[in-house]
Amino acid sequence: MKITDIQVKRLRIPLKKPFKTALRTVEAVEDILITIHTDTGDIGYGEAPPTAVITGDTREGIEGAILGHIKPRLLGLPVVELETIMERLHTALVGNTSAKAAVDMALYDLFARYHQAPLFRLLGGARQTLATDLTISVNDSAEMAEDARQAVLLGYSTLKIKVGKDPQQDLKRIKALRQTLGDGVTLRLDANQGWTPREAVKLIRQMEEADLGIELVEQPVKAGDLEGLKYVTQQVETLILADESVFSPLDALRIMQERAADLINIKLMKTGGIHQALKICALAEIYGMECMMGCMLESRLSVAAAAHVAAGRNIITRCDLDGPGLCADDPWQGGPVFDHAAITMSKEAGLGIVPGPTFDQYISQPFSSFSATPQKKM
Ligand SMILES: C[C@H](N)C(=O)N[C@H](CCC(=O)O)C(=O)O
Ligand SMILES: [Mg+2]
Repeated sequence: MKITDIQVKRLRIPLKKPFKTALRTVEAVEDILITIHTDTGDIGYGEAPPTAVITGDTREGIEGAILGHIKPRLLGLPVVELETIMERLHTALVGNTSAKAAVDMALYDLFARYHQAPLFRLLGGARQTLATDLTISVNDSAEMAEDARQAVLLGYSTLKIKVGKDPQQDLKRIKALRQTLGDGVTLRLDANQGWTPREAVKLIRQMEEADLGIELVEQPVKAGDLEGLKYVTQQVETLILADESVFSPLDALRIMQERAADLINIKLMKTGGIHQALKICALAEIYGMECMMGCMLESRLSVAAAAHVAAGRNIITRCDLDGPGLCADDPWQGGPVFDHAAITMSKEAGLGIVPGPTFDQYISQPFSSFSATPQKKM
């Protein structure tokens, strides 16, 4: 099974309602979709969201990285030599983790199809079912309480509440939410870097004193402020989860060695795909630090790739894989079943996912084209 072509398209799926965080407001998933074609006729699928405010990746950048830099290095290679291919993928250019993630997951899709196994089985096969939370966007208290109430009616027992947009309002909003929901719902908060270290400590302590039962707080402070993150982690009882502070295995290692956070949120779009995500899992096992598997605004394709990793490895004890639950439609068929909070892995080989009946209505071609001329090593 040799790689004969890599093609890029654009995928646009409206969200059920605007997604609002401390960093941005978005109304649709607008991702890059790739297909890797082989001489056996097998096709591997991959997806990357242009989350510029977190990864620095834009749609044009992802397309350019894949078609201009990665594709020329991979054409002609046998998929079964995954280790060699991964080395070529990750040395094609620095950064560009979303582009690498799309290609990486399409390669793992093909690799597992070649071995006729669902990918999560090849990654360790830890479990067949997962539970995800649902994200509640930051809005006024009444709207957040109503969104949370609706989510609980759909069967979600864990909600990830976006905070950090206006820190003065955060305590009030969380108190109102807890009052609406009662004690039976697990609440995790994601500040998306919106607090200063002092603000974070003050707010989290106030929440502890008010007995609001917060399971964890994700990325309270700026991504690059590891000292601030460590300060918050040391000053509060509540678990602190590092998200934007951890892209690579090296970032994760630093956090673990410093104990700058209690938990790590692994996202394929930050690591550059499954190959690097597995290295964070291995480090986390060594340090005994549990991980969350997270996602950006992604359709069921790339969230399924993340679900395969989460179902493969025991060290991933929490999932924030709500991309499909936020989308107004699912253009895919096959693969892991997302039934609101419940994710059930399926038996098909690879990621298990292929385009479904409504696929074409969400697809367009990129505006620009790039040469795929192989580059010479200087
Ligand atoms: C969608 C997921 N639940 C989530 O909240 N991810 C965000 C970043 C998403 C984005 O802005 O596209 C996070 O964990 O910070
Ligand atoms: Mg986050």
